[in-house]
Amino acid sequence: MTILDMIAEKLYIKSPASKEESAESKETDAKKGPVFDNYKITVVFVLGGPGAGKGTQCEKLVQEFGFCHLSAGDLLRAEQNREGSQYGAMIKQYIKDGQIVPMEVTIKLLENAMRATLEEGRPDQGWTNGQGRFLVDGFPRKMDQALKFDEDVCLSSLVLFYTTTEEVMLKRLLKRSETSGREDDNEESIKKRFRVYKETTMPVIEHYNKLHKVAEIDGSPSVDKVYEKGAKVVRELLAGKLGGNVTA
Ligand SMILES: Nc1ncnc2c1ncn2[C@@H]1O[C@H](COP(=O)(O)OP(=O)(O)OP(=O)(O)O)[C@@H](O)[C@H]1O
Ligand SMILES: O=c1ccn([C@@H]2O[C@H](COP(=O)(O)O)[C@@H](O)[C@H]2O)c(=O)[nH]1
Repeated sequence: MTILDMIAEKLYIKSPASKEESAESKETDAKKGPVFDNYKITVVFVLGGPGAGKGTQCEKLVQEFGFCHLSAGDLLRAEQNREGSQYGAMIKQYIKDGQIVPMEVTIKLLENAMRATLEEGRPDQGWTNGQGRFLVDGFPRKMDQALKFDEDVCLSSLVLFYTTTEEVMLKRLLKRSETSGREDDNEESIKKRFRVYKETTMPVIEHYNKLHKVAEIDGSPSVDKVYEKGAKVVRELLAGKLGGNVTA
């Protein structure tokens, strides 16, 4: 049994035993489609380098638009610290090395969190009649995650892509390290995260660029200035007026 099979079994993901079964289940999966209907559920991915300001901007977007903010990194850290988790040690090592945790784990955590939020219901705007809106922060970081999530969980509507220089990001993260308690907010881990971002996450941005779903936002100015630009894009998206890539 491989580590991915073990993960799949523990998280209740079907792990095909034979080629025949695999072909069958692929056929069934293809017929099933995504778990959530993108006509009702709006998924906005939030990407950018480590320290670009994704989490900071998400917090503000939640307040204005009533999004549910799901940070993939936070979900992984919670799973890492969950008593009895079989994956705690594995997640810890991946995060320390700035590597991407196998997608089965992250996608299942996201799907579970989305389902729980929808079942719980929310009083905010955008949450009536089975509708919902999610900001998925720091995800997808790798092509396999992007394809799998769009196909099996929910087709995403937009990528908010915050950009700034490595110099700015490093400075912000070292400052954040004074209080964050994050094991990857140190110079060695940060450098590794920068490399993974360039090599593994940039192709994801390219993928969504080709699909005309990217809003690129300069994340260098003040938090409020950056927010204005992101909020304008989101306003247009929710009003059904957004068409194509945007640079703000
Ligand atoms: N526009 C900004 N100007 C100055 N500081 C900022 C700005 N945006 C965020 N920060 C600060 O930079 C640090 C990193 O921001 P944040 O945690 O939002 O980044 P992130 O992209 O979510 O990072 P990570 O991917 O590592 O989780 C925080 O301490 C935050 O307060
Ligand atoms: O889809 C994902 C998202 C994150 N990770 C791991 O978590 C850390 C921290 O992520 P933040 O978004 O900065 O909180 C990241 O470096 C990865 O190691 C992941 O594996 N998959």
